[in-house]
Amino acid sequence: MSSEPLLQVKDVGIQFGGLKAVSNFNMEIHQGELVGLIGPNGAGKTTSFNLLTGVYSPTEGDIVLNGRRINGLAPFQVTRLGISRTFQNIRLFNELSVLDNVKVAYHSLAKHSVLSSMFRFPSHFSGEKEMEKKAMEFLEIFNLAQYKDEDAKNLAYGKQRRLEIARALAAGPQLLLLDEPAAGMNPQETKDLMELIAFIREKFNLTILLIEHDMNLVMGICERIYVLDHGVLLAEGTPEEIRNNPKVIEAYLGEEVQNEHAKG
Ligand SMILES: Nc1ncnc2c1ncn2[C@@H]1O[C@H](COP(=O)(O)OP(=O)(O)OP(=O)(O)O)[C@@H](O)[C@H]1O
Repeated sequence: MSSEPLLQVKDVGIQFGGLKAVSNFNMEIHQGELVGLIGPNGAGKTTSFNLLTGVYSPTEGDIVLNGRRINGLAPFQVTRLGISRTFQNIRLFNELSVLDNVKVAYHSLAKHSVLSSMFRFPSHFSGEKEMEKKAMEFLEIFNLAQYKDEDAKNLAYGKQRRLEIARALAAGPQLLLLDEPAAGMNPQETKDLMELIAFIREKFNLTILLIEHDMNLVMGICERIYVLDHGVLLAEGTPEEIRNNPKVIEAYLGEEVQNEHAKG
């Protein structure tokens, strides 16, 4: 493990009116780690992602990426610095093709200038071609290449989730944030997704932080887990430590296990 963490969250908090959605949150993630963020509904997990990606600016504390303070930056700036994400409620461009949904990620980072696009200079064409080639590579990895011309809205739910991850990856992140990637997936799709997450981490040398209620997925692939409850960090540790932590069982895992039984 390198000495300097890729991401440092230092005493971060945010308040909405009278509600402290997150307070005194501390987290360190090192390059290459796969880390889980869990907790009951309303615990502050998505709010934490919104803080990390510039959607919200913390009212307390600092967020540091690669040694650089990033709080207060706009989401597109945070993306350029190396953090990209997916959303709990899928946010694709429904009317665009599957291929264009991935190409959109490149457009925000594209090297060729707006001027060359307007006047269709040769550099525009080579840029566009290069983009298309790269976007297709992502679609191949995510087993979506055959749907490239379909409107995103016509994809089955599990495929839409995969497309969202492909788009987030196309932005070339160092740190990928996945907000409930297995939500709504059946057990086989979840198992395939776990393999895919492990695969892309290796292939793209990624660091991944994921929010997930599916405990098989979290415990199965994460090396460390942070647990939030009512906006406060309740515990941090290996899956084994978290599974056996009485505070976590009381606040969260007991409930999740009951839900699993109810489903089964
Ligand atoms: N923009 C906002 N304005 C006011 N309150 C907010 C805002 N965003 C989040 N909250 C509140 O902050 C708290 C934490 O919400 P958050 O969505 O982060 O929880 P979560 O852990 O992601 O929950 P879930 O598992 O249900 O997605 C909730 O009480 C929520 O209502």
